[in-house]
Parts: sequence; structure tokens; C-alpha cells
Amino acid sequence: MTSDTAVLAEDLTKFYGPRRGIEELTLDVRAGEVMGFLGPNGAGKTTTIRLLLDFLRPTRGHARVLGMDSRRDKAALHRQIGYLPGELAFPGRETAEELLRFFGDARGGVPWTAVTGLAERLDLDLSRPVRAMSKGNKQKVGLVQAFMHRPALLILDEPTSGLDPLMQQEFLAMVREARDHGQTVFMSSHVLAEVQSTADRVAIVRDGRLAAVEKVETLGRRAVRSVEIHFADPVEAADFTGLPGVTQVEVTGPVLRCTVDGRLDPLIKAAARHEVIDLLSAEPDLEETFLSYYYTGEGTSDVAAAGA
Ligand SMILES: Nc1ncnc2c1ncn2[C@@H]1O[C@H](COP(=O)(O)OP(=O)(O)OP(=O)(O)O)[C@@H](O)[C@H]1O
Repeated sequence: MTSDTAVLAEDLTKFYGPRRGIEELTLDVRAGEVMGFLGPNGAGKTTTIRLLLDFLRPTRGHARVLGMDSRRDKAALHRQIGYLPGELAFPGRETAEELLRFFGDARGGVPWTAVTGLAERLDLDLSRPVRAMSKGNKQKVGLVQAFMHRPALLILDEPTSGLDPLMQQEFLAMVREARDHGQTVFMSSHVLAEVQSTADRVAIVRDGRLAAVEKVETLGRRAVRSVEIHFADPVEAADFTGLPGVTQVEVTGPVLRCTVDGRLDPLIKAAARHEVIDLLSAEPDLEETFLSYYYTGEGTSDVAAAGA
């Protein structure tokens, strides 16, 4: 592990009795990057995060975080990270302000303006008791305590859960700013779109195993989109079948409908041999296409190569 590595998991494995939480997870998060940790419900994301923080003991393997052993250096490590748990429980009667002052003191003092600044951005009323807050507002309290001391590493479990779309955008802006300040962010999600707009790389887990590590640009190039082209005159399907990445070609008179996987260039060049009236390209549904690519097992399992 070098100082360029913020998180290093090696063969990290956790079984709950006979039930697999995560198995043989080997993964690195580089210092200063935003890594999305993606997978469907039950894939093993929360288990992994809890292992990294030593809230769970691994069945096998180990983790080093910020150069420290998760288990041996637990207390020192926890002071240096910002952690948002997947499920927040605030049993006491404290207001958000009282709670956040407590967290701030526990971390050796955090400028109160850092807290109020974050609360303002997230539109959080600090004077209210946390217990009586909605799920979304509790989530905001969780986010403020994770970000407020500008930790070197943020580990966030489903951070946008319960936030409305406007607040999700604000949160993503906070993540981008954290990266600009040199902080590292490891955040889990089951929604590809939200990590896609902020993450440098994405690690994908399914059924308790790491399926792939990809740069986010690579995901974009893999986007499948549906394309409809209207020509001045009828065209032949044969002109478009067999083009690289083009499938499901359907021609009805002067209208072509097809699916394109990856670059549009071959289709555009073929279309340009005719007079084009209009071209419609539906937003690539990465969620559906990319995840199905991996979850049906067609994707590369060469994790090391993919993450390189
Ligand atoms: N305390 C536990 N006891 C037994 N099995 C557990 C326990 N915690 C998790 N599991 C199992 O481990 C697997 C991984 O769960 P985990 O919560 O890590 O997934 P996740 O990817 O975080 O899912 P979600 O998005 O639903 O939170 C699941 O099959 C789950 O049922």
C-alpha cells in the first residue's frame, strides 16, 4: 500500500453463518478519487463498508484504510474519516445542533461555521430534534456530520437515500468539491446515474462478489441508445444491418429504428449516404444496459485489467 492508496481491501470476506455477505473482495481506492460502489440490494455493499471500518470482523482477508490497519488502528482511523451509515438511528432527544456540536467535539473541535454552511446548503433546520425529523432530514444530519471536519476520506453508504432531487444535486456538488480539496470519497449506491456524474471509477458488486471495476468514461462509451432516423425516401434495412454496434434494425418506409451500442459513428456514416430529415437518439439508459451487461454475466470478469 502506498500513500496513493486510500483504501485497500485484500481478499475481504464475510459470511454470516452460511450466508455470504461479501467474498474475496480485492479492491483499491486511490487517494483523491471518488469511487462509486455499486450493486443491487443485498449485493454486499454495506457489509464491505462495515468491514472497512471494523464494525464487522472479516471471516477472511483484511483492509487497510488511510495507511492504517482497520482493526488495530480503529480509533485513530475513525477520527480521520467521515462516515455516513446506511441506516441512521438517533434515539435521543437532541436537536440537530446539539448532536452536531457533540460530533464536532468528539473530533477535536470543528468550526461551527462549517456546520452551519453545510446545513444551509442542505436546507437543514438545526434547531429541531433529530428524532422527530423526516428520513430525508435525518439523512442531511448524517451528511453534515460526515463532511463537517473535512476528513481525508469519506465513506458514504447510500448517501442520497431519502433526499429529494434538488438535495441530491447539492450533495453531488459537495462530493465534487471534496474531491477538489483532495479528499477521497467511497460511496455506495444502487443507482448508477448518481455515481456516474461524480465518480472517477465505479466498482460493481453482485451476489457478494466484485463483478468489475471501471473508469466512468468507459461506462459512457458502453452506453446503448435507441436511435430513430427519418429519411427523405424509403431505405433498406440491409444498408444498416451488420454495422458495428448496431442491432435491432427495423425499417418502416423512410424510418429506421435501431439500437446502438457504443459509438454512433458507423451508423451516422451509413445514414449520410441518404438524405436525412431528422435523427432522434433516446438518452442512454445506463442503468438498464450497463447493469444488465454485468448482471447477466456477459461483462468482463477481468477485474484487474478493467480497473487498470
Ligand atoms: N446481520 C446479517 N445477518 C445475516 N445476513 C446478513 C446480515 N447482514 C447482511 N446479510 C446478508 O448479506 C448479504 C449482503 O448484504 P448487504 O447489506 O451487505 O448488501 P447491500 O449491497 O448493502 O444491500 P442494500 O443495498 O440492500 O443495503 C445479503 O444477502 C444480506 O441478506
